[in-house]
Amino acid sequence: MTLLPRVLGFLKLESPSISANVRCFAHLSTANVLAKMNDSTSKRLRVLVDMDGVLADFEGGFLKKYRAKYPNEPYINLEDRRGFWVSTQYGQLRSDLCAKAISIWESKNFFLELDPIPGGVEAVKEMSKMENTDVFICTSPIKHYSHCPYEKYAWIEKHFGHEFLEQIILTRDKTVVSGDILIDDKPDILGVEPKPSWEHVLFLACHNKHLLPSAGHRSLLSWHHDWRGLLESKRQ
Ligand SMILES: Cc1cn([C@H]2C[C@H](OP(=O)(O)O)[C@@H](CO)O2)c(=O)[nH]c1=O
Ligand SMILES: [Mg+2]
Repeated sequence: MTLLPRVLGFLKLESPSISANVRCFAHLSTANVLAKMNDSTSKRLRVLVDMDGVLADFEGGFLKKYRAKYPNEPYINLEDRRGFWVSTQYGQLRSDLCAKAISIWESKNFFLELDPIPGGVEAVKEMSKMENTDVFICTSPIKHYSHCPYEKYAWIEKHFGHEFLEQIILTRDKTVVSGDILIDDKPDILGVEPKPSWEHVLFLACHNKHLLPSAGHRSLLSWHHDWRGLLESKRQ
């Protein structure tokens, strides 16, 4: 460990309290010293925030565009939505409506033109400025990739600014992403990792509100509820 004397010397010069810390860790390797000192001064929280249904109003945007494109077809009011997949419920209403529903989110500008969910952009901006907090937007693109991945980036840039593009995680499998908390409206988040590192907090949406008492998750009812308390609970 040729680096250790240099690190210790530097720390001793820099601060008496740091050099006291260093004495406690004198038996450890350089890497361990630095890791421990980091632990003793800060516990960073990594927050993963889902996009559709949490920051961007997928359900509202879908219904508006579906009704405009198919004005004579039956539709499902948001109060009557059940189940995560819109196309499944439309398919149950009438089998050909499944493909009609899919045609809406596969269209150009669908993802780009989604309205923000009230309070979401402000909350994420605020949490990204909090001390010891890293925020990522963790979102799954649809497999029809002509528009969706580009439009998700463009939506983030439009609502959060260019710098926030650094915070995007685009993945079809959120279980392989590490974090302390994942705020997401999908009730079952499954993938190859059976024990994801994050706690899934279910964000209330029209399709999941009837599940809340039995879902076995903590939940966040809206961005006007206590998301700050939720984050604090994960720091302890
Ligand atoms: C097809 C479909 C997709 N989506 C969203 C979820 C994913 O985004 P997100 O991971 O940001 O919630 C994305 C791809 O499935 O579209 C719905 O919310 N409901 C649907 O019925
Ligand atoms: Mg979602």
